[in-house]
Amino acid sequence: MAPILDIHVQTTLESPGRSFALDARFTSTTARTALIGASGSGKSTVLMAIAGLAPRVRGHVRIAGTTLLDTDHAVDLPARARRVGLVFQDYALFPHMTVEQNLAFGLCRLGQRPSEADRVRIDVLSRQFDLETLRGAWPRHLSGGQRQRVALARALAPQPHLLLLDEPLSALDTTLRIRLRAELAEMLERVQVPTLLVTHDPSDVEALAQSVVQLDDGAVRGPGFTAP
Ligand SMILES: Nc1ncnc2c1ncn2[C@@H]1O[C@H](COP(=O)(O)OP(=O)(O)OP(=O)(O)O)[C@@H](O)[C@H]1O
Repeated sequence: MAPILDIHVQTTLESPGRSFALDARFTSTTARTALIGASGSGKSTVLMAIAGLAPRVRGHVRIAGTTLLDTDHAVDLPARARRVGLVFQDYALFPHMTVEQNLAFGLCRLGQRPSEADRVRIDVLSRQFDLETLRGAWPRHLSGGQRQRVALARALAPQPHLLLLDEPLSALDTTLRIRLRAELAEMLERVQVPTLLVTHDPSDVEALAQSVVQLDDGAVRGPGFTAP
């Protein structure tokens, strides 16, 4: 059976006087994988490369047997066609859009109104993520936990094949982080979408991931471990 994640991404980031070479290769057979490593080791760049948002990436990205990138065979799907959901540390909700509009954003083509099917999907997600009473609310009026639920629901709206979470809990204070970690674990269990999670926090790894990949200066070191 194909691994859930089969990744080899190579790119060089360059700015005047500085360059960073990424050459990260790993596979994972678990539904939820943590990507760890020191600050600057290339974790976010790996996520961007998988999502199709990093420049000049070579290598391959296969998710449960589906190829998103294979530069040896001239396959390089654009970001929108990759069906990868992204959630950032600050959740990156659109401040000028209501909760419902944020959810619709991932579904509709730019400038188009949601179709009937989109509306049904938004209804389902609003129920699933307990957002029904918040559909008309603005992001600035939401709590940290509510924002996290909107960001996850928005990322999952187009039914992605893969969810990428970039330090989704690190902006929160300790009390909220503990509560939201438990909620996130429960949500990930429920939605059953393969997930790659960047984190610095061993408690996140323990609660949210079943295997670990460690990056060191742009490369994967060692085989990582798979939780029993
Ligand atoms: N345009 C660029 N030119 C040169 N180097 C860059 C450029 N953009 C990013 N980098 C460098 O690439 C490296 C990897 O960055 P990345 O954000 O992927 O690291 P990270 O592991 O996610 O870090 P953190 O944990 O601090 O978020 C860093 O050393 C960063 O300074």
